[in-house]
Amino acid sequence: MKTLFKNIKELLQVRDEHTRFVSGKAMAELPTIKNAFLLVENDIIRDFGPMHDCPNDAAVDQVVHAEGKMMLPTWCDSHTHLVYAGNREGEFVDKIKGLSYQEIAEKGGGILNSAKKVQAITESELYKETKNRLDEIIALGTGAVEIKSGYGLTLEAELKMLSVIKRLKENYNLPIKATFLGAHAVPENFKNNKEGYVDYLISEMIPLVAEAKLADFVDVFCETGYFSVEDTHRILEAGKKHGLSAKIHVNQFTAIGGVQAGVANQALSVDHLEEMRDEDIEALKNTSTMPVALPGCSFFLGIPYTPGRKMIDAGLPLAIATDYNPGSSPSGNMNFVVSAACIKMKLTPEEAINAATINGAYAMGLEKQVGSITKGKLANLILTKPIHSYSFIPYSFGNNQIETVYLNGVEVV
Ligand SMILES: N=CN[C@@H](CCC(=O)O)C(=O)O
Ligand SMILES: [Zn+2]
Repeated sequence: MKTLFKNIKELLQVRDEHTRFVSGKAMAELPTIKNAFLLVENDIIRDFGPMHDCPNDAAVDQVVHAEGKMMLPTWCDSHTHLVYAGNREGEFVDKIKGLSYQEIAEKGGGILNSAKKVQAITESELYKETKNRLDEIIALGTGAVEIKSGYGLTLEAELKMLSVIKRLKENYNLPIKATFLGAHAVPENFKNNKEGYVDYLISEMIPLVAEAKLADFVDVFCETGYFSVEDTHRILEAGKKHGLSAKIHVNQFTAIGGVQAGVANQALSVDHLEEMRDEDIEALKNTSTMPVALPGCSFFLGIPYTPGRKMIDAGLPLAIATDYNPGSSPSGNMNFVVSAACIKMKLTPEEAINAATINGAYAMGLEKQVGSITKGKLANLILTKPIHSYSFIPYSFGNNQIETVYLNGVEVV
């Protein structure tokens, strides 16, 4: 099956296969072709270029006329907690009335509140809830996603969450990566015995999860009141021993050395980074660890935004993701994340689109499959409505400029 897209007003993010991610000044460059064609063969991008090189209609099965529209790779959302049960609107109201994230957690809300709900629900109910969220984000242009466990906090409930992710991998036609986040919070039954829980994670849970091939990555919430830098080192080393590379939560509320722990353990990404010291920025230079900002969380909790401008000016790469979860970012809308990165973190549209595509793909180890318009990559594509320029996507925040989403060359929305 061959599909030819013709007269695309502008084809964005065209790259050769050697681009792993972009950093510093290179983030300001978004390679594009105006008045372009793109040829998809089955599920793969076969060819693209200016219209004067366009193949003949007779050589293809289907022609899509894209006059006035932009085409770009689907968003790569490298940090989500898509598997959860119910919601936490009650805490939302508490927050409006002035309670902080930490105060809500101390009152029995927060991660432990979601853990109770996940422990109580059946796997098939949990699958149904999660599937709805996945359908929702695909419709918003996401074509590759990372999903974490971490709202189970018992072996049984963590396996339930990971099994849901496994079923999504089997039933959906987009790249999905699973992350084991048993170290999200200390569960009730280990209250006042965090060491005991970390030992249990290392000796029981990580080996079992890895053996069952239920996770691609291991994660830790390295934060004051949750898991220390020392705990983080121990858990990441255990993950590495069992073939799980690291993607970790660091510097959300306090900077305690989590970035350095991630870099020392060759983490694929360090995520959140709302509180960044100069030494944290230094530690990320010339490493293969991708910093990931989550502006939806900053927006929702009213905490600082990751200093993305400063980090890019210092030569670092940056990815952006939704952090879709019930407590700190109940939205999986990457279009909003791209807008917020521009409006609040002062990224240019080019930088924000790079952060949400090629760099997001790298932050999931998927840079060879998705994240750019590259021959041989998956035909996971966004076709916009007719718009004046690509800057209109972040500019028109809260609106949806997407007309059609293609996964593996097939129209799904
Ligand atoms: N910070 C840790 N974990 C989630 C939020 C968890 C929750 O509040 O349910 C996050 O990435 O923001
Ligand atoms: Zn998170």
